[in-house]
Amino acid sequence: MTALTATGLGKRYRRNWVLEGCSLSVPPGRVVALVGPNGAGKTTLLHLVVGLLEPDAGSVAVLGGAPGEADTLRRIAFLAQDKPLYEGFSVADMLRFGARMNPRWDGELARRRLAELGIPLARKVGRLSGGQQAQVALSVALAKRPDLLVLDEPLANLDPLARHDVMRGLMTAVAESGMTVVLSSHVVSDLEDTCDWLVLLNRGRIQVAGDIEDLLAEHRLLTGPADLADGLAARVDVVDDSRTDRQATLLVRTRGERQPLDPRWTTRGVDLEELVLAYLRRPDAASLPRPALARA
Ligand SMILES: Nc1ncnc2c1ncn2[C@@H]1O[C@H](COP(=O)(O)OP(=O)(O)OP(=O)(O)O)[C@@H](O)[C@H]1O
Repeated sequence: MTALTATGLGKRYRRNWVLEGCSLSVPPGRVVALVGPNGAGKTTLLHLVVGLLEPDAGSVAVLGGAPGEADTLRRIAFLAQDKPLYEGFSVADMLRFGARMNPRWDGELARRRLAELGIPLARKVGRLSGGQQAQVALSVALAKRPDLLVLDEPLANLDPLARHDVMRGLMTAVAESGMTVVLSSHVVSDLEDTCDWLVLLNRGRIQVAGDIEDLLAEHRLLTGPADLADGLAARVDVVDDSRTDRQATLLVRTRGERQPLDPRWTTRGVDLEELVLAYLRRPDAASLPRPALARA
């Protein structure tokens, strides 16, 4: 069973399709980075996943069921972009509220986390720092003991230290529970150490989806004389291509095969940020596991 499956998923507002033909399949236990520029459709996709929106085309299945079903909803925790906290509540009030709303509630987990972080239960949420508020929201989401945790920009507006702390807390929880996590972010470098699955959304379409280790292994950055670039580009899949008069730099997808290269090319691996930026610069390039499905 997959944790998340979308098939030809689409959403429109009036006549404007903001998501189209999105197909993906995420195995359970993965930590998914949902990445894309402003307006790409990340929030829309997450809202479809958690049942806040209905698709206008295709379908989505979550934990084997439909997103809006009561049984599925009990197993999902969603942290919206605008942190769903009540500023006039104390932290303890938030926990009491969570306990009332959630049958699988683990208050002890939330209290232990907050104590470790030094966040006082008696403090009003509105008087906590942005980083502390993010930690309270995450603690509430984790205390729900979800099988799928969906976080929309959990790191927005946090300083680098708070971002690091939130991600570390999240990773500890993932290691302890084995849940599936989907989180959207603009800051790819925050995700590199923690996420193991990438979904790159661009202009409402999924451009790249798959296991990050596999994706990194099959992409290379080649640098060499500009006059050799056209010949090489005819033989390999070029994702991104930048040239000066004398030098060409090509980010290519190798698909596993090892073709002999002219020794004047130097080659190296890419990191996640380079890979994401290369695809974003070329919206027509795609790296999808099953092209037939992706076109559905
Ligand atoms: N309720 C709505 N009515 C009309 N258009 C909408 C609505 N919600 C979103 N959109 C449009 O859908 C597109 C995708 O928006 P969405 O918020 O899903 O993108 P995003 O990738 O999350 O962006 P960001 O990174 O800026 O949060 C945008 O063009 C947005 O203007």
